[in-house]
Amino acid sequence: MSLSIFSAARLDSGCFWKKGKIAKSNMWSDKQLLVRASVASSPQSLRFARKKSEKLQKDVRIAVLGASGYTGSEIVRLLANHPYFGITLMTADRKAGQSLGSVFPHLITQDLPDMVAVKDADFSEVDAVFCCLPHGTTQEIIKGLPKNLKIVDLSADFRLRDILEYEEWYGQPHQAPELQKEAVYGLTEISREDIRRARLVANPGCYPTSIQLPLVPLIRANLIQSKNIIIDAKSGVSGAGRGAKEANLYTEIAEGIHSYGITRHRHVPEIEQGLSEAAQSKITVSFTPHLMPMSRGMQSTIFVEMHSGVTVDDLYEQLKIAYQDEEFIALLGKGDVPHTRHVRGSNYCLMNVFPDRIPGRAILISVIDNLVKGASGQALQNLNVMMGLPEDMGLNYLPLFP
Ligand SMILES: NC(=O)C1=CN([C@@H]2O[C@H](COP(=O)(O)OP(=O)(O)OC[C@H]3O[C@@H](n4cnc5c(N)ncnc54)[C@H](OP(=O)(O)O)[C@@H]3O)[C@@H](O)[C@H]2O)C=CC1
Ligand SMILES: CC(=O)N[C@@H](CCC(=O)OP(=O)(O)O)C(=O)O
Repeated sequence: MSLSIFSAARLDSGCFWKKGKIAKSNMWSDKQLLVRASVASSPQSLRFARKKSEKLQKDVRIAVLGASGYTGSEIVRLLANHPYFGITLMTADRKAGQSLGSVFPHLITQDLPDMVAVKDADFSEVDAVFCCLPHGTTQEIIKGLPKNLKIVDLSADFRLRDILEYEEWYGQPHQAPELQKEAVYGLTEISREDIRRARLVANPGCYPTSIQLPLVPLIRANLIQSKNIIIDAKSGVSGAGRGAKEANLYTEIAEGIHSYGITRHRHVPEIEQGLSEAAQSKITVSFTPHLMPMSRGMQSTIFVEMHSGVTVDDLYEQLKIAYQDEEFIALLGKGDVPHTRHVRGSNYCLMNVFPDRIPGRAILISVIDNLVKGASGQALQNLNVMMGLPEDMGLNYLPLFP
């Protein structure tokens, strides 16, 4: 469904947009249906009314490719709260033919189609796609999709503008160079205007999201030096996906941490691409990721050198200016430390900046939930932007704490 038809349809039904926020007129009339049902009748009729109201409201038909994985199922969880996006198609590979509720019992209450193999998927009842598949396979699959679909791809396949760099870091030639030219890199707060016009958005990786959000405004404002940026990052295990791997067994992960991908993690070129664009000159970084014994969460601790005469207060003020109107980015009070446990299950990024003991240096800390702001939440934020909807639709989840 094109946006203009979509908007017109919603206008017909009585809702309208005002200053980027939704103004409620009779758009929640189906919610009134729910209230009537709850006053007058049994839990069954309430359940029926709820399903009916969902079907009435959900105008944009969504396919989730890879719904049986962690990011795919997280999209499904978030969409349960979205007033306009309704799922009409879900795919899986090994789990094709199964219901999502049988694969993820926490989603059993949702009224969803069974998952099918991608080769059997019918896209005729689909307007937009969240593609939550492994890199490598994704390019081939997206290449074969109808060209009218809006797509947010969560894999790394369309993130690197230079396909030779893709080949170098991902170990195989790019299979869809024409689509790569069309793709827009979707770090929402940084590239919102380009995302608005995009058909295919490459959703950023989780590490690059947590790293670019604090660094880009400071680099753009020329407050920090482009050399000697050192990034120490830590991820929860869900970052590695749900597929069974020996390295991700409980015994290999619990009661300790370890670094991996030292100097050669495939997010290096993605991080450097974003920072170099912000600086308009080549930036190279030292990046070391670590695996933490937790399911979700990501922290990036970033050591930077300030330009001569710049203070940590200047960095703080610049971040404040950059993000003061951003719903999902929160700069903490001076001296307060961001915790991953304070963003769990939410689309928020918390950040702060601290003076180092070494004069002229500063330490940035940012935290996100790798599955939400680092993947599915940002993907939904991007599709909202692509559809001209308020960016926070379906994303108003406060963090789950404790
Ligand atoms: N996990 C995270 O925190 C983040 C992940 N990403 C990226 O998002 C994508 C999905 O990640 P995640 O959800 O964690 O991965 P999972 O391993 O949890 O899920 C992968 C999904 O893809 C399906 N699949 C696997 N191989 C194929 C194939 N050859 N053809 C069709 N479908 C296939 C799987 O189906 P089945 O289970 O039925 O076999 C499953 O639904 C990846 O590219 C990942 O790098 C990006 C940011 C963060
Ligand atoms: C803990 C863990 O293994 N994390 C993954 C990154 C997850 C992610 O963002 O990967 P994509 O670039 O594929 O989207 C890794 O280090 O490869």
